[in-house]
Amino acid sequence: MNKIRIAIQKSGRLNEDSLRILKECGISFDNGKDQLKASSRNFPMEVFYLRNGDIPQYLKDGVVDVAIIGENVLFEKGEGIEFVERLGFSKCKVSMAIPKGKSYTNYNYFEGKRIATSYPKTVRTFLEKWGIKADIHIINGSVEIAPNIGLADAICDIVSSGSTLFKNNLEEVEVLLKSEAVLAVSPKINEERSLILNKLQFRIKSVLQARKNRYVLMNVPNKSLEKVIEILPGMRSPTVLPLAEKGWSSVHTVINKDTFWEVIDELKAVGAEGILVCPIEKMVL
Ligand SMILES: Nc1ncnc2c1ncn2[C@@H]1O[C@H](COP(=O)(O)OP(=O)(O)OP(=O)(O)O)[C@@H](O)[C@H]1O
Ligand SMILES: O=P(O)(O)OC[C@H]1O[C@H](OP(=O)(O)OP(=O)(O)O)[C@H](O)[C@@H]1O
Ligand SMILES: [Mg+2]
Repeated sequence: MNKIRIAIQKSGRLNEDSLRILKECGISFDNGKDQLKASSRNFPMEVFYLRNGDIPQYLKDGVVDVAIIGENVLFEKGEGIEFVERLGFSKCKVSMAIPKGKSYTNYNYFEGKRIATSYPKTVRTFLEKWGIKADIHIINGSVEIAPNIGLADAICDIVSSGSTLFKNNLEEVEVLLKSEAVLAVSPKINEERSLILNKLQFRIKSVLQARKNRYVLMNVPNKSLEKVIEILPGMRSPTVLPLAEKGWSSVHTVINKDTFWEVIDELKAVGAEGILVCPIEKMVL
């Protein structure tokens, strides 16, 4: 039987969340500690554990059909590879940074400078956009140290919390791109495996929707029902069930976790009580 071949990072920042999302999709397989390839027991899928930086080439060659990879790496090395889903984890930026205290007004700062980076194409694209000429020094890790050891005047690297820049006395001055983990697809995927991809995407969407929402139950005096229903931004309209106690109802609905606290405050203000909030495992729209 045909199986979809998915690449995920063997170890590193993307590994754990990539494994988690596939497991939450109900797909079981071995975790790659001792092997570089695992077959799922309950879904037509083979998992390849690879270096993140090598994955774009595997996608281009059609050695794997899909991959979980950072958008930043796709931009850098994955020309012509599309992604079909943003996965909501490993959010970061690829930014230019310079030593703290230097005066910076705009990109002209980089004219004639030495820039250390692991993302040469991303930097080149930025420099070419503004017609700036600079020297790009490619290094594979610990890029932030380069200005301190006299190797470069500026760097371009991943920024998340900003603490690595801070510790190295650097300041972010330009954000070249924003990134998160995505589900990328090989341009060579065949029709049969595209059908398996559709199934995988359907499951991923249900998991991501569920993560964004909470199931909420509350008791509401009937006289407040109309106001409560007005406040609730449910999937369709909330479920309202009578309580054993006369004059009261139980209201059930789904609320986006980002607007959740504001909505709860409003609900309490109009008389909702005993509010329960539960995680949702899957949400099929
Ligand atoms: N500090 C961070 N915060 C959030 N996401 C990050 C951070 N650092 C890296 N990432 C994201 O995770 C991806 C993998 O980063 P990681 O450092 O684990 O691997 P790598 O060393 O770039 O790759 P390889 O697997 O080839 O060794 C990056 O491409 C980026 O998308
Ligand atoms: O803004 P921050 O939250 O400090 O994150 C940014 C740092 O995280 C990544 O390094 P990582 O820890 O993955 O080490 P690596 O260079 O060995 O990949 C990246 O290369 C930055 O150095
Ligand atoms: Mg890293």
